[in-house]
Order: sequence, then C-alpha cells, then structure tokens
Amino acid sequence: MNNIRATLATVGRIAAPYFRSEDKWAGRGLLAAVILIELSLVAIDVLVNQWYSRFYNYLQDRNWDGFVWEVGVFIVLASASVALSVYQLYLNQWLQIRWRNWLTRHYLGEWLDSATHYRMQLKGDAADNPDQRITEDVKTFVEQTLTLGIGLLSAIVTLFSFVIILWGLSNAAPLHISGVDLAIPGYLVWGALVYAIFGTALTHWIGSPLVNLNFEQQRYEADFRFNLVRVRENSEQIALLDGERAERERLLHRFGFVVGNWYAIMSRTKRLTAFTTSYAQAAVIFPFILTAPAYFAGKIQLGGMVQTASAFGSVQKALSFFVSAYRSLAEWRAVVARLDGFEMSIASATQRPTQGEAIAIAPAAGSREIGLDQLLVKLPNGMPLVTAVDFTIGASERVLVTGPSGSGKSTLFRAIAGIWPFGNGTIAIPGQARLMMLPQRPYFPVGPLRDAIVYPAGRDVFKPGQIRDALVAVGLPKLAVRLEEDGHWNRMLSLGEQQRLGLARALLHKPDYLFLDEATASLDEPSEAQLYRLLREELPSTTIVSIGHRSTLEAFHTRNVALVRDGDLHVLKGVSEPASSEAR
Ligand SMILES: Nc1ncnc2c1ncn2[C@@H]1O[C@H](COP(=O)(O)OP(=O)(O)OP(=O)(O)O)[C@@H](O)[C@H]1O
Repeated sequence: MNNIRATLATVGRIAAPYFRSEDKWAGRGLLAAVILIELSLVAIDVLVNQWYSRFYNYLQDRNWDGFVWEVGVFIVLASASVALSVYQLYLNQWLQIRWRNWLTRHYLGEWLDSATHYRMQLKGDAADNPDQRITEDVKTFVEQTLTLGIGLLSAIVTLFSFVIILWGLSNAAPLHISGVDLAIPGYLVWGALVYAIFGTALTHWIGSPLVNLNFEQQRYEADFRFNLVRVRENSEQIALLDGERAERERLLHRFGFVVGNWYAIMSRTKRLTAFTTSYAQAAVIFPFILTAPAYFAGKIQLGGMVQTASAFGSVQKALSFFVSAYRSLAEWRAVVARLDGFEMSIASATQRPTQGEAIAIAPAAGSREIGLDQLLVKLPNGMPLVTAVDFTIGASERVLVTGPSGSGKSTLFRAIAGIWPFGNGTIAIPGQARLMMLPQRPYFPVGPLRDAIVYPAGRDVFKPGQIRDALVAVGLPKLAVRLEEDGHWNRMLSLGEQQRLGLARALLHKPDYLFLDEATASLDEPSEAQLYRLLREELPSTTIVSIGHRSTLEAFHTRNVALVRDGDLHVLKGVSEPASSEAR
C-alpha cells in the first residue's frame, strides 16, 4: 500500500508541472474532453445494458415490432459509441504529443543546463542512459499515465453504475436453490466482488516479479544500444586495432543479458497470461451459472438473464481493472521509477553544495585576474589531486602549465571552467569574463562546417567573410570554400586539422581567457609556433593558459608553472622564468 502511495506521489510530481505550465489550458482542456467522453461511453454502456433486457425479451416473445424498434435503438447507441471512441482516441493522442513535447523540452532544458549532464556522469548516479529517459521513457510515461488513468476512472464509474443495476437485478432474480428462494440482498454484487478480489490477488501474486524484470529489460536494452553507438563512433580505432572480434564478443555478452532477462519475462508472462485468460473465460459463464437456478425456476426471463450477465461482466471487468492492466502497470511503474531517478540525479547534480564541500566559483568584480585561493581539487572518490594555495593569473598573461601525466592539469582546467565540483577552496573569475577551453580533441557538432566552427554561437553571429579569414589564418584555406558543407567533422578531419579548426573558433570568439589543453599537440613544432604567433597577433589582450609537454612552447609564454608532486598531491608552483620569450 505504501508502495502504491509512493508511486502515485511520484507520478503526481512528474505529471503536475505540465498542467501548471504555459500550455496548461490546452492540456487541461484536452484532458477534460477525454474524461468527459469516457464518462459518456460509460453512460452508453448502461443504456446498452438496459437494451439487452428489452431486446432479448422481444426475441423470446417473438415480438417483431419491438425487435425492429430495438435494432434502431442499437444503431443510434452504437453510432454514438463509435463517434465518441474515435474522437476520444484522437484527442488523447493530441494531448499525448503536447504533453510529451513539453516534458521533453523540460528535461532537455534541465539536463543541458550549466554542465549538469557532465556532473551527472561524474557522480555516477542512478540515471544511466539519459537518452533513454528523454526518449522512450517520456513517451511511455505520457501514454501509459493517460491510458491507465482514464482506464481507472472508467473502471470506478462503471463499477458504481453497474453495482446499482446489479443490486436491483439480484433482487429481481433471487438465488433459487433446491426449490428454495435464498434472500441474500445483492448476491450478484457479492459474487462479482469475490470473483474480482480472488482474481486480483492471484494476478498480483503471479505477476509482481514482472515490475523488476521489465525495469531490468529496459536497462539491458539501453546498455546494448549504447555500446553499439560506441562502436559506431570509434569504428576507425576498432578497425585499425582489428578489434571486431573483441567488440562482437563484448556486444554479444551484453545482448546475452537482454536474452536472459527476456526468457525470465516470457516464463512469468506465460503463467500470468494462463491465469488472466482463464479468468476472463470463466467470467463469461460465471453469471449465467449464478442466475440459471432463477431462470429455470421461471423467476426471470431470458432478457433479465442476459442483462444480468452483461451487468455482471461490466462490474467484474471494472473490479478486475488491475488484472487486465497488470502488465502495463508493471511497465509503467518501471518507467516512473526511472524518470524519478533521472529527476533526482538532475537535482543532485544541480544542487549547490554547502560551503566547504565543493569548489566555489566567485565572480570577482573590478578585478581582471583569475585567483585560486586555498584550492584543493579532489577526485570524485574524495582523493585529493591538486592544490593551489594562493595563485593568480593576471590579465593578458601567457602561462604555461606543465606536470607529469595524470598529475591533474586537465582537471584543474575543468575546475576553473566551473564544471568540476569535487574539492574545496575558491576560484575568483573576473565578472563578465569570457572563458574558452580548447581541448586536444575539440568537439564539432555534426552539420554544416560553418555551424561547427562558430559553435556554440549561432550561425549568424559571424559573417562568412570573417569565418573564411579565420580558416585561412589557421592554415585551412581549403575548408574556406566548404562552409555550407554538411559533415561529421570530428571524423572527416585529421586531429591536427581539428586542432587548427579549434583555434579558428577561438580567433572568432576572441575570449578574455583562452585555456589550451594540449590543443596544438598534434601539430609539428613549426606549425605550433606559427599558430602561437597568430594568437599573439590576433588576440593581444587575451590571457592564454596552456598545458603542454613540449619545451618549445616556453618561448610563447611569459610564465611557467608546474604541478609538482608533494606526497599524494600535486602542488601548483611557479618555476623559473623562460630564458627567452617571444611572448613578451
Ligand atoms: N571523471 C573522472 N573520474 C575519476 N578519475 C578521474 C576522472 N577524470 C580524471 N580522473 C583522474 O584524475 C587524474 C588526473 O587526470 P587529468 O586528466 O587531470 O591529468 P593530466 O595531468 O591532464 O594528464 P595528461 O597530461 O596525461 O593529460 C588521473 O589520475 C585521472 O585518472
């Protein structure tokens, strides 16, 4: 019971924001229309139930006029039912796509906000495969919440309407056994109730493991898909390393989980289906058996018997809502749990940690220096990595950061960029300063080259002439004529070309602080030197902080600092000034 309450509370938490959003009037209007149509359909069911009694009695009495009249009544009722069902589905689908559209935008907004997606990955929270959350899970949540919600409402309203009818019919057809009338008020209602409780309890007992199994199935499928995507993205490396066999084995190993879990689902579903279909079949005959004594004793007519069977069927169906919807309910609960985990993971990644538990990024008004104060950068597991006690990077400075591999240089950059929360101390960033990080492998979105270069700016922020000039300047004149060409640039260009393209991006954006994390490491030394000269000429007031292993880089920087090992930590320290510097 507590579980059900918790699930419903979670559903409310996920569903409510849409009905309070800017699209609330459309959403509420469509929902009201769908509910209203559902109630009308129940009303038609009640009318059809009464129609059964009249129709079969006319048949029994061989009353031709009555028969023809009732056929006409049936045509009217059936036509209304068809029209309402068609529009209910149409409006329901309309509501689904509006709701899904809102929820998808909402999740994308939160997930892609201020490096939340990156921190979620770092924290390794429960939200594996966010792509699945935002695609399939949102779709299933919206569909199933509406289907099950409307189904439940319909079951409740049907139950109330038909219990009243069935109660009256019980009195009209008293239980008649061995020539004796047994006066059990509403015995047909009690019969339906016992039948449904028995069915529901057994269904739950047989089917409850399906909730977990469905949850696992979705996870295994998503893992398998994710690994296939990784193969596609790294296909060159895999081909070069002859890694196909290893990949095939790894993929088949993962697919093995999909298959294994599916067998478990099959065997559980077989048992559940055997029970639910037998249960549904028995429900057809059960009311006839209950009313047969009264019928054969001549207490009721055929019409009454058929009407009773139909009313019993409706009550039983309403009470057995849980039985028929069990599989959907199991899937739906798994989806609700996953979306809940996703929301919690987003919340935990966006949560501002309390003072002293995370690195604080403080905007330094009036200053043009980046200041690291009592900074201790840690790994996600809490192990200390890098420390900088009192360190400043002045305006227009050119600083070269060196240190052994794995000492934490890139992680220090991540902390300065504000995306690495683990650690403590303060990083002061001049107010309004624009920082740009260029890694060894710059990222280019798939699409026109022009959009890839100016990323993350919009395509119209820079004129084509400006972009062409930047490409020529970084030594990529051949690309200057391909600005509108679509492509997967990370795959199509060599690493050196990608690094040149990254620098073109920096030339266009003209950041106040440019952090180059081995951003020219794939270029030969003369080309690297040429590009550093270009940066000095084109971005004279930009502060440049480079990570690099080559000693030739020293000439383009005004200060050398290093991460020096001190026990388990690396300390950021100044080292001797470069002997001759072109950067001055
Ligand atoms: N997301 C992460 N989770 C756990 N450990 C991490 C993570 N990112 C980095 N590390 C660890 O932090 C340490 C420092 O990594 P970092 O990339 O900052 O080193 P680096 O000095 O830039 O190395 P290199 O010169 O080889 O590029 C490494 O031991 C690395 O394994």
